[in-house]
Amino acid sequence: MRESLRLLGGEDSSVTVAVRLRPYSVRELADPHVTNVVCMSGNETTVCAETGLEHHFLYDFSFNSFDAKDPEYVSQEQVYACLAQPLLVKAFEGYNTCLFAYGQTGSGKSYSIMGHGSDVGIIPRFCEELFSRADLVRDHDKVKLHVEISFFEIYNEKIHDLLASNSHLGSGKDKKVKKTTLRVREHPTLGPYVEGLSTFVVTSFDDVHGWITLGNKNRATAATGMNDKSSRSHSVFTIVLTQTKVGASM
Ligand SMILES: Nc1ncnc2c1ncn2[C@@H]1O[C@H](COP(=O)(O)OP(=O)(O)OP(=O)(O)O)[C@@H](O)[C@H]1O
Repeated sequence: MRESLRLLGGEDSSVTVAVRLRPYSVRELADPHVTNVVCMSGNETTVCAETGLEHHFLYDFSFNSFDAKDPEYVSQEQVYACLAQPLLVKAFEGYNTCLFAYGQTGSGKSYSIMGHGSDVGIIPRFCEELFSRADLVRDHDKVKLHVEISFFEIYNEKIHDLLASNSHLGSGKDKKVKKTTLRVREHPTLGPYVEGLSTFVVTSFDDVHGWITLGNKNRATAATGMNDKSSRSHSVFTIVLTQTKVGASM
């Protein structure tokens, strides 16, 4: 009998767990010693050790994006539809939702979450659909929508506002000018928050897209070209969606 380690959220769980296999990088392609030891079938991921042992893992989704020519290849659009679209639906129902990507450097977190060039990732797709759904809700349900965003980075244990006017400082030629470091505080009822973090009201996808582009440029890894294993970078993009029935006060 073969046993699989189950890492899925489960039918009754409010957590969905997915794993994604990316293609070889340029460096991996050039290295004759690199071989792919991961294969996927349905929602199962198998890792074949050099010893010949196979380790099986079950997730809610196993996304195979190794080879774009493979009929099983999973695109950015499919990843979005499986993981993020259900969260958008829940957000419009009034639930708090959260999606995060976890993995070692170069594993494909930014590619999946933000995208690369025309391979648009989860956040821009989410924002675009948010505003097209907002138009529908506004027209049909006579609901007023208010959307606010913020974007920060935790880099080497320090929090930087990626949308603040000084967020371009502290990198490149301006290394002597320090970026402001923000602090996490505990609100008695709302819980932890980043003190002094800027938030912006956005009214269209173009609006939010401009902020996303600015924030991505200001990420330390983008600004310094750093991609080393010693640096620790986590970016947090937050959207606050408030819906009010027309006629009611916000
Ligand atoms: N599914 C994919 N399809 C095509 N290319 C990908 C895929 N995932 C990642 N890549 C490419 O692999 C490289 C590393 O990916 P990415 O920068 O997203 O990793 P990361 O996990 O965000 O790394 P870091 O933690 O260092 O920021 C990039 O060049 C990216 O374009």
